[in-house]
Amino acid sequence: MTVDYENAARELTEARESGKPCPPLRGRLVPDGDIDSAYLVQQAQVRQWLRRGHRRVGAKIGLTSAAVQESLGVYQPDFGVLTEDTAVPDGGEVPPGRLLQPRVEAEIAFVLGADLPDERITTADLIRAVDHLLPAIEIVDSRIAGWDITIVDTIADNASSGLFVLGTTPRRLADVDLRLAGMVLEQGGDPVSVGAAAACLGNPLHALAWLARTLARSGDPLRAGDVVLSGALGPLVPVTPGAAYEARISGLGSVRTCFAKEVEQ
Ligand SMILES: O=C(O)C/C=C/C(=O)C(=O)O
Repeated sequence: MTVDYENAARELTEARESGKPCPPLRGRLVPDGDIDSAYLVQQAQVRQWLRRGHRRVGAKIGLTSAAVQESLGVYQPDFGVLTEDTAVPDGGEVPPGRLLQPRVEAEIAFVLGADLPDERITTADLIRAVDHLLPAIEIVDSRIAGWDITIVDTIADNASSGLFVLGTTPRRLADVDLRLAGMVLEQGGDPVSVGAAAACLGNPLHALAWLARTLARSGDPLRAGDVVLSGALGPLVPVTPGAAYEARISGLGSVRTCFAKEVEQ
């Protein structure tokens, strides 16, 4: 069976909105396992959201750390689109029923001060383009039942993007040792995920460079004002309903969120 990208996108949106996960899409993409086809499904979904009046505010990079790749059996980075309705204020509560099977992870957010239209970007170009950094919690979620995903399932499902929370104290890139920054993610005060920024492709700037080049090549480049989530700095943690999470990243400060008791797993 082949896949109609718009219908596959609608299936994922329906799962997102009904709270009922759908079966994996793999095996329905042509050719089987084709990453470009999976991004076409993702783009069809994003078009549906934009038609409904949502606003693109940036992008997330995923699958950048060995711990996450290992846990999902997926071994290359991917990306998804962030829209304004998926932003949660620092310290804010995720309302019940908003997500299907949430997991939390700590990340670094890059906020860009310049467009990045050229795929031949250098590290110096990238450093100039980053306006500031923020600590972030990404709440990933899969619309695919049981997180039974391959790379094409997660790409089609907007890289399993759910919600994101940004800290509120901006830091300059020059003031942070991006490779060595340590991270601890706590649940109710207990560490549940620890890591370092180097876990993200060796340096989160490498992840940003990968995305900048990939999107420049696609003709839909990163732009000034975009928020880019780097990818996880440590293992993903399944959400416990009613729990509070705080991520602290050295040099970047902290960011927190909590979940209503009734969140369904
Ligand atoms: O891509 C997935 O399905 C899971 C999400 C992973 C990340 O967002 C990440 O590795 O940072």
